[in-house]
Amino acid sequence: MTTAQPLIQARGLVKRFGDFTAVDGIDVEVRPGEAFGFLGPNGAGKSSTMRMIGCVSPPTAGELRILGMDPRRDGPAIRARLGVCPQLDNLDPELTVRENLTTYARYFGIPRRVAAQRAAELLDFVQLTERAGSKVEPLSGGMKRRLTIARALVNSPDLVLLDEPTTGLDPQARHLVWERLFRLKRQGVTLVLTTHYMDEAEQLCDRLVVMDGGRIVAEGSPRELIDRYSTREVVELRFVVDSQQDVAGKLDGIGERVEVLPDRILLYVADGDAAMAQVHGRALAPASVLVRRSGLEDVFLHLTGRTLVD
Ligand SMILES: Nc1ncnc2c1ncn2[C@@H]1O[C@H](COP(=O)(O)OP(=O)(O)OP(=O)(O)O)[C@@H](O)[C@H]1O
Repeated sequence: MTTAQPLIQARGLVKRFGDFTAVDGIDVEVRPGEAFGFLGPNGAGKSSTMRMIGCVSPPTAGELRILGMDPRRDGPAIRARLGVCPQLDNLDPELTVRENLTTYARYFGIPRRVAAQRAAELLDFVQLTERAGSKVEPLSGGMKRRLTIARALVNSPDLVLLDEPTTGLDPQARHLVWERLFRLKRQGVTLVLTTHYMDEAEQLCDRLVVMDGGRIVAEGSPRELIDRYSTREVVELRFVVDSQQDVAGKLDGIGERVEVLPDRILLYVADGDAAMAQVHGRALAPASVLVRRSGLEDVFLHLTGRTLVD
């Protein structure tokens, strides 16, 4: 197997704002063609990292190479080959949907005819052809996000950065955006994204890092992380009590680990049915029971002691 030159290489990367350290010495490597995720709660340092990678915020310390170049010196050359979809849509409300693409293309020196054709292809790709002539303002949140993604692709970038591409969208709009990202990935486009949505990250990302408090607390493929930090199955129990904590002690010794959340108790076990037999053997009668496979949310809870709920 050949190891291609990484598109992103960070060593000991740091971002400070005054005395506050938002990114605290992280090492990251992103390879061509992969979908790479930064996962973490609000304030973990994901956006700060993305902004350094996007060459809009200089690193305070550490080494960073994007497409083999140094953002401190080669920012414009790097940006020309990046596609960026920022957390907040910054489309031009004065322009039509199509013009948002063609005008952006001009920043990259793309000739008018080529830009027009590229815009048409991209509008088709994000399913906005019918809205090409409309202004941006009346578009739904999901449409705006899709247009922002299309705009990020105008310069046929080597690397696409997406900061929370589906946050704030309703489930259907989220699905549409996510489906487009899958398609890009299948086309071999390298994607780097941040997200709160564990289920999406689990399906889309080849590799990811979990960030907390500016540091990377785990790294691997979704499968590796789940195998390493969780059990095969999880039993979610809800009891009708003042506090789930009142019952938690009675579950000691069932499975590998017990997590007590405000509204439920999670039993980390190899076999959910066997665990339930033990629960019933202790004369406990939960009001609801759900046995499911472990996911990234469980990894996250184990690593940070917190759930990643919006
Ligand atoms: N320009 C800034 N000045 C001061 N502090 C900042 C600045 N930008 C970010 N921070 C702080 O750095 C920390 C990390 O922020 P960052 O936006 O990178 O986190 P995040 O993981 O992307 O979270 P979110 O999902 O909320 O964007 C936060 O505590 C934030 O308040």
